[in-house]
Amino acid sequence: MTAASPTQNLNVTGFDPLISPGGLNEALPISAAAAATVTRGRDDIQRILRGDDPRLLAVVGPCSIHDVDAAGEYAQRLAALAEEVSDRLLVVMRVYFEKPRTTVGWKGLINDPFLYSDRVFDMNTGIRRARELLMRIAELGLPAGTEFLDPFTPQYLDDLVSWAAIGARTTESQTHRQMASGLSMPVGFKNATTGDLQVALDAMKSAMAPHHFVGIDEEGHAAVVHTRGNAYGHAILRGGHSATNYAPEDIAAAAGRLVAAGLNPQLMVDCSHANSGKKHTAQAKVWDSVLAQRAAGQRALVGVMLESNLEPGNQGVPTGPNGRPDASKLLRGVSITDACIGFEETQRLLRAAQA
Ligand SMILES: O=C[C@H](O)[C@H](O)COP(=O)(O)O
Ligand SMILES: C=C(OP(=O)(O)O)C(=O)O
Repeated sequence: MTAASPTQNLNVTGFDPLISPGGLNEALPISAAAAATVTRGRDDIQRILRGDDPRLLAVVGPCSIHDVDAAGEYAQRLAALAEEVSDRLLVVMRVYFEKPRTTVGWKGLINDPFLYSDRVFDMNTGIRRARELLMRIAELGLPAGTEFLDPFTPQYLDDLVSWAAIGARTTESQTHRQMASGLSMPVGFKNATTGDLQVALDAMKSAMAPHHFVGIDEEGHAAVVHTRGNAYGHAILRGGHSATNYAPEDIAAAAGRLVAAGLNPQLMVDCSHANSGKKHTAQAKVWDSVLAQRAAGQRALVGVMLESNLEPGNQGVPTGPNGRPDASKLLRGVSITDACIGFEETQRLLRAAQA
């Protein structure tokens, strides 16, 4: 690698070419059926956020996608379940390809689709697999939601996504608020890992405004991006280091803070993460509380999130005979990041939601 200047890139070890957003979209153009699902999903979510649709938005799916075949099977089962409960829930599949790590770890399918094998960090394959899977899910008629972490990723996937999240570790980041201001779908902002909700409120205000920032265009060229602002930001309560934040008094306090800040009091509760102490077996308690609060008339609660997979729990990546992590020994349908509830429990919880 030739450095442009002797004082530049001293800690960069290389650059590899990445397909452009336009190149990927041309290879995998959105189908009419997929576009219809995305548009309907976004419209339905916007209606829920405006209070024009009484259903509860339920973002349900794996903590992370590492096996697209298992994710496709999950999507098929979830699509049937979504149809069954569609009079009371709008089910959106959680399809997370980018993982924000507390320190280091596997950063998701886009970053490293071959899971520590010799073929590491093949992001051209990762982004293609992500787009293929989103297309497959949309063609089932099931809307998808994802966390956008790398600010360039939306250019590759945004057209196939109906709902987006900005995570607890990035809600305070100006880069992510700017990105959210240009996203084509409603965006949920998590409270901080400390439990601080103010960062989500600030993010909603920031993302509502137009921004001008450095990004990439369709051709993958560096560009100045100009955005309109996103009117459909909302807060996600995921608990914090020392406390959960889904109890009736937490919801009332959060809704009050949104109103005081001049924002619409719409809240989603994340049943996982700090609200469950990362124990998948504790997600049902949070889910039940959300349903009970809605039944008691708490209409600020418009959304809920579950981390769910084909099978319950999670697993580490086993080590092969050469001492390296060996993804071929993974159990199918089990999370390799946070523990998830299994599909049977998912069915039971979703079916328990009242109209
Ligand atoms: O949802 C996933 C994790 O909670 C998040 O990526 C942080 O994970 P980590 O603390 O294991 O890095
Ligand atoms: C990383 C996630 O959550 P949080 O940002 O709340 O930690 C997630 O939902 O995958």
